[in-house]
Amino acid sequence: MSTPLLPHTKTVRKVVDNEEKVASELCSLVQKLANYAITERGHFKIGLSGGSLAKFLCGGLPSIETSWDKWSLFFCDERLVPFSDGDSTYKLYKAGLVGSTPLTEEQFVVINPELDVEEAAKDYESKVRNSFPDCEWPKFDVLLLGMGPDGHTASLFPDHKLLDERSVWIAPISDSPKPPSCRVTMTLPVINNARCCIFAMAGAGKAEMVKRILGDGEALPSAMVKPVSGELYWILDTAAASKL
Ligand SMILES: O=C1O[C@H](COP(=O)(O)O)[C@@H](O)[C@H](O)[C@H]1O
Repeated sequence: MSTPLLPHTKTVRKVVDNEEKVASELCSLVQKLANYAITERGHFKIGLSGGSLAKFLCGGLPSIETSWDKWSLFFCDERLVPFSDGDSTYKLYKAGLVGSTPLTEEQFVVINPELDVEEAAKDYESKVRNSFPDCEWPKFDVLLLGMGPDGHTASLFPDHKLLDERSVWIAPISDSPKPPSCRVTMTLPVINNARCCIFAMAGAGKAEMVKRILGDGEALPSAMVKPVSGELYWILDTAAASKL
């Protein structure tokens, strides 16, 4: 067994100059983690988020060097809209990564937007379970997370009952405060069982919430991400870190 890339249960905060450097820092970290996972376990299982994170990844991942055929890509959350809709997170990644990298559509484990939200969550959970057989909770190699201006992450919103969900891997939400209202999301036990969680964000618009979470330690959803035996990264630009 080779030496682990990084010691477990550690939090790393990295502040870089600007949005471009957030993207390059994030993509180079993903490359290291992917290649380590592939060497150790033969595959790489990554969870993606939407919003600004998709822009960072679609810009930077096409330049990394990795065994792309060993990747499986999941979604930390997804909006229940057709794949042709501008709100679909899968649409962003398909447009940004299929064609510009050797990744194929089949490597993405997607929700079925034709189902109602309860059924879509169950269907997506069964797809995730197929990739993680015989375990109580799945162990993703990396979950990439964004943070909304209200402190939400994935589709886990402040004061929402889903923050208390401890029985299912994937939950439906039909009253998302941020449109679209119907989504599916990984639950906190799944997120916190990952080998590594990475938040990446840029811009002054994130600064107040970054301060409330990393500075003041307020109990908001993004602050509840604490991998139990994994690593936690916050990659910020100077604008996002300006109130720390
Ligand atoms: O709605 C969502 O928002 C968050 C944050 O997005 P951002 O554009 O403010 O970075 C995102 O992480 C999540 O996946 C998405 O569904």
